[in-house]
Amino acid sequence: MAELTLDQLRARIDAVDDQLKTLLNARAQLAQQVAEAKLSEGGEVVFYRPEREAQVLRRVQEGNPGPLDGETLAKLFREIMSACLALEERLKVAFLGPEGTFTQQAALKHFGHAVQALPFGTIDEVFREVESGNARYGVVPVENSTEGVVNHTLDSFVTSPLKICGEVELRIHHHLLIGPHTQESRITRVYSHQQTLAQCRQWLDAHMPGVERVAVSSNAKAARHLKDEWNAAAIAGQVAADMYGLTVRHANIEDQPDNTTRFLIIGRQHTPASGVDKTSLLVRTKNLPGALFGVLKPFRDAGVDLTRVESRPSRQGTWSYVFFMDFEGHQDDPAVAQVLRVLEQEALEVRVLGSYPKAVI
Ligand SMILES: O=C(O)C(=O)C[C@]1(C(=O)O)C=C[C@@H](O)C=C1
Repeated sequence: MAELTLDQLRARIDAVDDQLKTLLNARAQLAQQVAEAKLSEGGEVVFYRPEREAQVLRRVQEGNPGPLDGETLAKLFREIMSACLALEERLKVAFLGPEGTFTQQAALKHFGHAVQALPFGTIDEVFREVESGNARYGVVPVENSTEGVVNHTLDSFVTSPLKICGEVELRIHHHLLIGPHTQESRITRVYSHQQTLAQCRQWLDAHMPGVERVAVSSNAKAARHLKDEWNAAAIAGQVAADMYGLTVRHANIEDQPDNTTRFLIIGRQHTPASGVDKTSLLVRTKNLPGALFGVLKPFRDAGVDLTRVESRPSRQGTWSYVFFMDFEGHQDDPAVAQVLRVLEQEALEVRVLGSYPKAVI
């Protein structure tokens, strides 16, 4: 067959785009009908269904003939579903701000761009917004592969009734940013969040030994500082650089190349099983020797895969502890239900913080 000319190829692309347009609108109409079906069920209507979204994203990646790779397809479908969900309800999602933080990036990665993402200054405020119903969901960081857990997030679950309904993972790249009037040789201070400064410690020791490191409450705030200071630099991500019109002087300066942060989606709903799920648990133990062994053993006995255990002071009497445990499986799985039954006899308190789909993209 003779090769097609550029014009002929473009005419074919136009024809495919017309089909895509028809199909996307057909999908959107079905989502509108889904919304009506949910409304007719009565009760408190929940439009956002994390388990279904995870299934859709996994399904588009299965048996994908290419040439687009599975992750690229999933990201496109992420946005299509986000737009369809916005026809059902435009979600308000609170995130740990200000604008330009990695948490904002995580929120958009998880929900797509059709939600209304609202920045809040502290993790407490994000929890409060969701608890009060002002926002439907919240996004908060929970652990970093270099720096460990975000204690504040874990501690918030001790008193909050909120549930975890999802997780997002983000590869974190840090850049040294400067403003338009700054000469690198004149820099006397570098601003960033304390965790970011820690994640770039070796690079800073090697490349900016005499420069003062100033910890501020977020990387985005650090970037904002450069508006008024010419002898300063900030360490933050690309989103903050774009947002504040800064130049990336040195890219990817994080000490660990696979630096990843995990974020949690918090809400008020129970999430049914998606097929590939995780569960987070809070366990308060009696202050007795062997208490930790007692809460770990049921997992081994039932063959349930623990992925993380953190201990925190319980804030209820000295030397009593709460354990935060993550494991594979959903609370409705028989093996997990068995573990929970045993733990309830063993511990003072056992609370499922949520069963939720494992991050897909
Ligand atoms: O299946 C549903 O419950 C829908 O509302 C449809 C849909 C989608 O676009 O596929 C949209 C939003 C939900 O979070 C999950 C899926």
